[in-house]
Amino acid sequence: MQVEGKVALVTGGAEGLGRAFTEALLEAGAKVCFCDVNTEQGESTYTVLKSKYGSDRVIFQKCDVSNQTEMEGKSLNYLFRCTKETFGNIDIVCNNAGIGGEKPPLWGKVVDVNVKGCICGTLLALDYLSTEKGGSGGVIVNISSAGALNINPYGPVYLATKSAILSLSRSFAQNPLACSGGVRVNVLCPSFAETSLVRNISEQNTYDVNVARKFVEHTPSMSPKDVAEAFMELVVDESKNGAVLKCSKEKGKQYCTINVTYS
Ligand SMILES: NC(=O)C1=CN([C@@H]2O[C@H](COP(=O)(O)OP(=O)(O)OC[C@H]3O[C@@H](n4cnc5c(N)ncnc54)[C@H](O)[C@@H]3O)[C@@H](O)[C@H]2O)C=CC1
Ligand SMILES: CCC(=O)/C=C/C=C\C[C@@H](O)/C=C/C=C/C=C\[C@@H](O)CCCC(=O)O
Repeated sequence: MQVEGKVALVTGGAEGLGRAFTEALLEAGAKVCFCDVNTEQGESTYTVLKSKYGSDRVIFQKCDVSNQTEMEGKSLNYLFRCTKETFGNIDIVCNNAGIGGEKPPLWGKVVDVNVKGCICGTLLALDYLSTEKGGSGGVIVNISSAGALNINPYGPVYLATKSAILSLSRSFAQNPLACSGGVRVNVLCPSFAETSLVRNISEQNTYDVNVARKFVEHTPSMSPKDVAEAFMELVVDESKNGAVLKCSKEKGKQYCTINVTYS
């Protein structure tokens, strides 16, 4: 895919990986709408990106991806509509927004944001991108985790949500709606990257914060820019559909095949 001139939508773009994805897309010549629940950080990031890339190429919208209805303010439905009205089309969608949280009542919000937000964003993307619905085709990249390729006794809810994103994306990639509409669906599984999510690991979002912190300390972390390089490969390479791309500091990018072995 030639990214120059294309239109992208990124959720959770105010900081961390989502900001890196947004900047990589802008750097490649795309127009980008990014959303975030954190208005202050979103506006701050928007100011920086607007001055670097121009107000005609980047917009920020406050949006909580777990908000499924228009009544509650800026929903994902509103975000997609606004992006299309502003830029005329949508070609690339990155469902990135995600949070951690294991203890009640936090875990319900984690499922709402990470799973429902990604499902809603994927369904809307299929609606807006599919050539069978007036779109131009394109690509959806959903953000799972390297952790979803393993187990983590200390973050079972979070990893359940990341595993759900993995299965959702691989399944939609073979779904008639996507295939007949020229839409590719890929999933990125980053290992640790230097972001707030990792820096703010607490008792609230893991069953043993000391074990979690030790694991992070002993696992070399990527920069968000490293992760964005893997993200852009899934966007640009039109041979990639249903791809599961793991990226880590130690081993770089690795495409994964997922088989179930029977004992
Ligand atoms: N940092 C890491 O090591 C890894 C991160 N990931 C995934 O990457 C994605 C981004 O994570 P990070 O950049 O590390 O986190 P982060 O916490 O640094 O950034 C997440 C962004 O999403 C926004 N956000 C949170 N809830 C939202 C909601 N309901 N609606 C809209 N925006 C919302 C936050 O305000 C923030 O700007 C997440 O899905 C996470 O699970 C996956 C593997 C590794
Ligand atoms: C508990 C959720 C939370 O609040 C903090 C999450 C922190 C980072 C995001 C997480 O998605 C990162 C996971 C990284 C895992 C890294 C390595 C292994 O667990 C996977 C190894 C799988 C493989 O190499 O095959």
